[in-house]
Amino acid sequence: MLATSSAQGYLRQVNPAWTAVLGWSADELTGRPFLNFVHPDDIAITVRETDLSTSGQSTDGFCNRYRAKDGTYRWIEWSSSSIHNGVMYCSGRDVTQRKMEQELLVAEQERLHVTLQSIGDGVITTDIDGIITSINPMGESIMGWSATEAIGKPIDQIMHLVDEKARGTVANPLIEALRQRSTIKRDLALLVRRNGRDCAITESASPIQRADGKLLGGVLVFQDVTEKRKSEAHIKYQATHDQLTLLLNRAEFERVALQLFQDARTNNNQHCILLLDLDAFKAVNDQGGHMAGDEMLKRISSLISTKLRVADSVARLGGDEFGVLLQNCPLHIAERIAGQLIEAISAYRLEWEGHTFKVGACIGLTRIFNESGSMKEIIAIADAACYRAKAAGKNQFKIG
Ligand SMILES: Nc1nc2c(ncn2[C@@H]2O[C@H](COP(=O)(O)OP(=O)(O)OP(=O)(O)O)[C@@H](O)[C@H]2O)c(=O)[nH]1
Repeated sequence: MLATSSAQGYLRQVNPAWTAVLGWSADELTGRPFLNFVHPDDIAITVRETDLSTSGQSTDGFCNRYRAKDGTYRWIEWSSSSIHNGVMYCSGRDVTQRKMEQELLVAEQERLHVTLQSIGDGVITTDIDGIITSINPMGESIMGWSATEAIGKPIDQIMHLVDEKARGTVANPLIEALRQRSTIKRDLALLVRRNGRDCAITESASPIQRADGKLLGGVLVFQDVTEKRKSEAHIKYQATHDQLTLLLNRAEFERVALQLFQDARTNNNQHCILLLDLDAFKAVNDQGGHMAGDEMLKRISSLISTKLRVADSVARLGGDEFGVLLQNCPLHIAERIAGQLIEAISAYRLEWEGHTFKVGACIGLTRIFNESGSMKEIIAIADAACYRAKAAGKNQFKIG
């Protein structure tokens, strides 16, 4: 677009490109101040640029908006203007499309920036060598490092991840994702924060690649799931434990028993099961009240637990019945343990509101080995043995 104007800013001549771009005919433009066509927001800057130009300074790359005949505005970029004998010479071109694309890009970047600032996930980006290039506020808060401190450092140095169980250092998934050029998701690592405290996180790391496959860097998205893990663990504990005694409950006991049963079948190992029923427990309730009975159940539970190895399991199956699973235990050892349990329980005295209470115990004992029938049959055998012990005069065990 070429034009001449007077020093006062009146258009004198315009070439056909003006009509093509703005829709005005040459007659509609000439003789009128060009500022009449400039977008109101661009008038001040246009006046300034015009002053620069008339004083002989370059205005290359200056853009302003001109009103087209249909009422819309077009962006014009001015590449040169000069003044000669009171006549200003200008040349420009329509850059509306480019401007719109730039605005879209800026809006997109702004949206992305706002999203990253406000989302509840930690987001870290790195270059292809795993050097941090950005970290959002949630990432700063989870890790305890500010963006200014973290940017420019290797991600390994800032983000110390350890294995939840063994606590050995684990490789950062982002480094793996960059190496493998694929997304890596993990949810078992612990992040050791800057202050040394652990935080359970889930992570998803992906390489950032251009459409042609060229690697540009990586992005790691992670969440602090410490509270979620705690509540999951709490729910699991509630579902598998007896609330009064905190021993395993019946369902969990049966699950562990089944595991041992399968192990005996597959690996030819031998385990033992003990079903224990307190003797004369009802009297504690009747004479001391239900709370005394509860206390007795809790104390007996601890007593049983102290007599077992860590690998063994003890459960309250209901009322005053308990179950014990002795892992990898030959029968003669199980007999000895059954005898010790009976001895310890019958020797125990509960002091409650000035009264002393005692109970006894009967145990039915049997093996879980490769020739055992079903788990149901094994329990029935132990149950019947316990019944026989009761019938034989209490405070004793029988083998089934
Ligand atoms: N305090 C308390 N008592 C319970 C609980 N669950 C069951 N019981 C009571 O435990 C008693 C169990 O009954 P029994 O096994 O027949 O009582 P026992 O006196 O030990 O009988 P024997 O086994 O024949 O010696 C009943 O009185 C139940 O009410 C509980 O959670 N707390």
